[in-house]
Amino acid sequence: MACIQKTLRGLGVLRQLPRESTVNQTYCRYASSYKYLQVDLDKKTKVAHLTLARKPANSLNCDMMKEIAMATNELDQDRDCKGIIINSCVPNIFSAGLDLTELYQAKELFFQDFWRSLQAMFSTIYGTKVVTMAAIEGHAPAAGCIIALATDYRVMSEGKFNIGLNESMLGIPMNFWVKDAFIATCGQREGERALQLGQMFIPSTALQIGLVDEVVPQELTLPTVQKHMKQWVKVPGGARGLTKSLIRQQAMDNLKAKADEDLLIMTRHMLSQPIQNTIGAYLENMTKKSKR
Ligand SMILES: CCCCCCCCCCCC/C=C/CC(=O)SCCNC(=O)CCNC(=O)[C@H](O)C(C)(C)COP(=O)(O)OP(=O)(O)OC[C@H]1O[C@@H](n2cnc3c(N)ncnc32)[C@H](O)[C@@H]1OP(=O)(O)O
Repeated sequence: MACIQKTLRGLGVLRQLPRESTVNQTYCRYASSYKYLQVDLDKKTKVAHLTLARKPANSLNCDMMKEIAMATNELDQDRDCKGIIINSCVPNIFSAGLDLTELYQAKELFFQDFWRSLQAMFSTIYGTKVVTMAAIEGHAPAAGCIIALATDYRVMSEGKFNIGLNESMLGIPMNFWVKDAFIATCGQREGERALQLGQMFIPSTALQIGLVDEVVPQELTLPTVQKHMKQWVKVPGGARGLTKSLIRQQAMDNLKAKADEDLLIMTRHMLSQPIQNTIGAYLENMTKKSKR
């Protein structure tokens, strides 16, 4: 925990977190605290469901990313929480990635806040000592895939869904901590191929390359995650949590040490005219598509 708090402080996010939870000690103690999330902790099983709830596509705006970091941090500190399941209440979409409407023509100060919120969201999920799992019941492109990559176990639904990091295809270079998380999960060879090509994967291929751990029918996705979670939280938390930190510490330290550099590089890229043009064209296509 101290490690997450240090990182969040380094990323300039902790000061935005509430000092203490102001909500009641009830079954759903977190439920009313967030605008874009439902957070329910079952004190009996000690498992929380953190449900992404920003219709129509769970695109990640700056406030939603802050909320995800806050909720994860709060659960991480809660002695009654041993596991967090991240899922979505939007049918067929886990998350559509970053909210492109906020990135388009963003002012520099706003972009900096946005990017720090993305760094914080990732590092809070990646660095928590509690078990984290993703129930991916639909599309998970780009930053949607990043949320899943930050967890300990991923189950995806069968179907015509895509998951992956398509930035190269959009003319945007990958950044170091996303690349590291992908390679840590899928290995160097798959990383070299998938990230250079900006490949998106259907569930069965995502399973083959190790991007997800299991693919099941959609209605079994959440129950399958819940089944695995039940097993994982039985492992003594102290030893498991320390082992997890041991494995992830280096990546956490790297992100903390190079967060400012990442921000500088991404600000330069993302606010550049060519990339802004790409985002503008992408948004126009999405609007045309949904009008059809
Ligand atoms: C282009 C800039 C990329 C920046 C890259 C930076 C790279 C740095 C390194 C990596 C760090 C992490 C960065 C990640 C980058 C991103 O996350 S960029 C976002 C990438 N996301 C996508 O490419 C997905 C776009 N969306 C879709 O492909 C589809 O919407 C879907 C497959 C998710 C769902 O399809 P469908 O069910 O048919 O729904 P739609 O009608 O398409 O969408 C419904 C509704 O949602 C709006 N919407 C969808 N995605 C976004 C989004 N990302 N941002 C904002 N809004 C989105 C869409 O416009 C529709 O709105 P209306 O109903 O028309 O109002």
